[in-house]
Amino acid sequence: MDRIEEPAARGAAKDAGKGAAKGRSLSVVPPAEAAPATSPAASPPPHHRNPGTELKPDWFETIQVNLSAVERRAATLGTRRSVKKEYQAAWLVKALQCIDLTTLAGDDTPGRVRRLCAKARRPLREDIVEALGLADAPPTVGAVCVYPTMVGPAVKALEGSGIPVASVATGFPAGLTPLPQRLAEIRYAVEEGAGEIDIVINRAQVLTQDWTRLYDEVRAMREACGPAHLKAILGTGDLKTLRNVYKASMVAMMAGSDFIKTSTGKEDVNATLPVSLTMVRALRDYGERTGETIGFKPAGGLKTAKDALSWLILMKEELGRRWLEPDLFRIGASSMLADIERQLEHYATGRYAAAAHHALA
Ligand SMILES: O=C[C@H](O)COP(=O)(O)O
Repeated sequence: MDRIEEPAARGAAKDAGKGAAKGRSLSVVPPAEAAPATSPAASPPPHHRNPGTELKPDWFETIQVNLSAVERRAATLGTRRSVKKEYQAAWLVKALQCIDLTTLAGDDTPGRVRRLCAKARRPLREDIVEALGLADAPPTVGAVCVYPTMVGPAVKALEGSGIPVASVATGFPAGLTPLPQRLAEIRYAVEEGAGEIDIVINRAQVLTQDWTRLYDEVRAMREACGPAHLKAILGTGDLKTLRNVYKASMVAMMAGSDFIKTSTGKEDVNATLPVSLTMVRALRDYGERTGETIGFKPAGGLKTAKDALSWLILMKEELGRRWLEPDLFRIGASSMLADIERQLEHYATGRYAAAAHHALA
């Protein structure tokens, strides 16, 4: 495609808020198409790696992005849809299963990482899990995301849980250290046991439209990842235009990224719906050309259950139900889980506990 326009309403999520039960049913397993399945057992196996393609500038060079159409579409996503009651609970459990529970702070310690991992294993209080009818298969988060030197403690703390450890790498967050060091950092994190590597691209290469260098670097990073999945952080707040966001998304996927991710959480502007819409359209276009399914990860500044619902609706509307599973969708967040837990507690008990009663995260 060479233009991003507002599509005709697809109605894919129209079903989301309909027919919610009047009485409080505490099972959050809703009718088939109404909301995402919530049992971890329902998650499909991890999708195969994206082999990438050669660099094909003709797939993106003439792209035009209609900014007002993108903004209009993004604005209506949150308003046209309302997800109520037990459907909302099911969507929130799904969001929780897609969270990359993150700590990326200068004062991270192994102790903090271990506490985060305990929360990743049991993100919801036991009484809430029981009230939701999920005691047989309590949900866990999608992954724990940390700095490379914290991978070791995280891997140890998550042993036997099946929860992967994701490591940022390549001079996060700026990505401006020399390439050999960036590649060595990836190899270090993989050796420590990271199953997923969140690399940052060099934004200067986008701003100077140096697609060959960007492609070659991400290719080399993918090589360095070995079996670990590669998520490419575009740092979209630095990229100036949505056309650049589209182009950088395409080059990252051509170079073999398994996921494209919006932001580091450290830019002035992080995940937004218009940027995310542009990226998922690129992802869809890439899929139509190659048959590959690529994952998407919005990250940075996402804090509320409402944010989670907005992005789940975006995925379902634009890409379909398949992109509501953690192998193709993650939310990178250091402080969203507490609000999701709070909303689920309210659903289950009819009241809110004080925020201090929920573990931070
Ligand atoms: O990759 C994840 C982000 O760094 C998280 O950003 P956040 O701290 O704003 O949630």
